[in-house]
Amino acid sequence: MTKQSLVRNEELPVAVVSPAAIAEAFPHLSYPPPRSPGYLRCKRPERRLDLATAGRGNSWIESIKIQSPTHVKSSSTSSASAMSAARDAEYDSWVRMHPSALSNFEEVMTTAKGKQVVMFLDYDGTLSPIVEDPDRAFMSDEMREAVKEVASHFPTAIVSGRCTEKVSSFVKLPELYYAGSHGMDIKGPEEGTQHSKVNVCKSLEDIVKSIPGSRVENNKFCLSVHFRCVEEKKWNLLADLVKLVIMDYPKLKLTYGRKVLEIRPSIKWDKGKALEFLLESLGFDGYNNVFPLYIGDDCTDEDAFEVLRDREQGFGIIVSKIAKETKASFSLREPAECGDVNFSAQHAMQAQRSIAGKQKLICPCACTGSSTFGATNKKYVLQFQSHGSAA
Ligand SMILES: O=P(O)(O)OC[C@H]1O[C@H](O[C@H]2O[C@H](CO)[C@@H](O)[C@H](O)[C@H]2O)[C@H](O)[C@@H](O)[C@@H]1O
Repeated sequence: MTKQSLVRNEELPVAVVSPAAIAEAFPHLSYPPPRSPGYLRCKRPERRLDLATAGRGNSWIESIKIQSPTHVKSSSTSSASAMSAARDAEYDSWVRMHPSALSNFEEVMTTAKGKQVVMFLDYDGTLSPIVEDPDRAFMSDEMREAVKEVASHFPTAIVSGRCTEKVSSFVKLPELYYAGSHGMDIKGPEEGTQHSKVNVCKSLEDIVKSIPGSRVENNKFCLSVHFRCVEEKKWNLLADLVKLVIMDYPKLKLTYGRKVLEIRPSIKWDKGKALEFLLESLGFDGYNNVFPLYIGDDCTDEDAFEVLRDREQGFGIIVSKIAKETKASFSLREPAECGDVNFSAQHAMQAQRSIAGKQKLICPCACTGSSTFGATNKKYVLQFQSHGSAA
């Protein structure tokens, strides 16, 4: 077992940086975030599948492949390494526009200094790795501990496409707020939606039987039709069958995420609305000393990034290993880094309090390993020590 301490390194500069100074020193932190370079720029992806064009065009498939790439084995080693080098170069260029939230964590927290941080976390692909079986997308104990720690310092909400019951059974932290079905579990949908959904769910379950690998997941106010395990040549057929089913339900709309088709009520409700609703419900609306951080990986999280960007409040952080158009300001490569950010956020707040009180701080949480956060020319060094040794 280990314990850790957060100490101020006396040899390091301690200047308190104002947001204006940060904006000058770190142009990538300015709002709104700079646009991606031209070759990455595209119209905001229209995620809603248009029923009128059922069966025509593959643009949605291309978009899905970009959002959720599958690792393809190349027959030739040289072409595989050329493709990998091109992807790396594209990612390097993208990450300059959306810098790592981990490497820039001190700047993020400096901007948040004196404000009430509110943490919003997507589930799949953010807190849990993407896996083939949606019923087995478990989060690790380390991640749970990281989220628990951050929630002990800041109001924390899980915002998921899954139903509240399911996502909370995965997260297993009753102290959190949950916004399931893309936020619709916070506030119930209109009368009648439930009845339609039961019929649609049954019809969808009937059709997926004809497409091997596909499956329906009932997310209470939304339905997911998964096709991660369906061969690509059947994707269009599956989408057409799904479109046929929901054609009779004008109050439902069809959208898509990471190898998933999502059927939801046509009401204007998304993760951005859920974020606004939660901020308001928690009593944080209308205060400019509130600093929401929203971490997510999917195109559905873009609605929340957009809200933060439009409000010029807090930061959106995208979890992605590949370059993609986003409204987020920062990035993380994978869910594991999200745990590091959660830990860093609460450590940084503890550091601010500790330094204000001129006292050394011993973090209550148990972590393994050793690390620093921020670069060594920055203010704080996070020291991990063996249990019982001097701080
Ligand atoms: O908003 P989220 O919490 O990210 O939920 C969005 C969808 O996530 C789940 O599907 C995704 O993760 C699965 C497990 O890793 C993966 O198999 C699937 O391909 C992904 O799309 C969930 O099962 C869906 O119901 C959610 O709508």
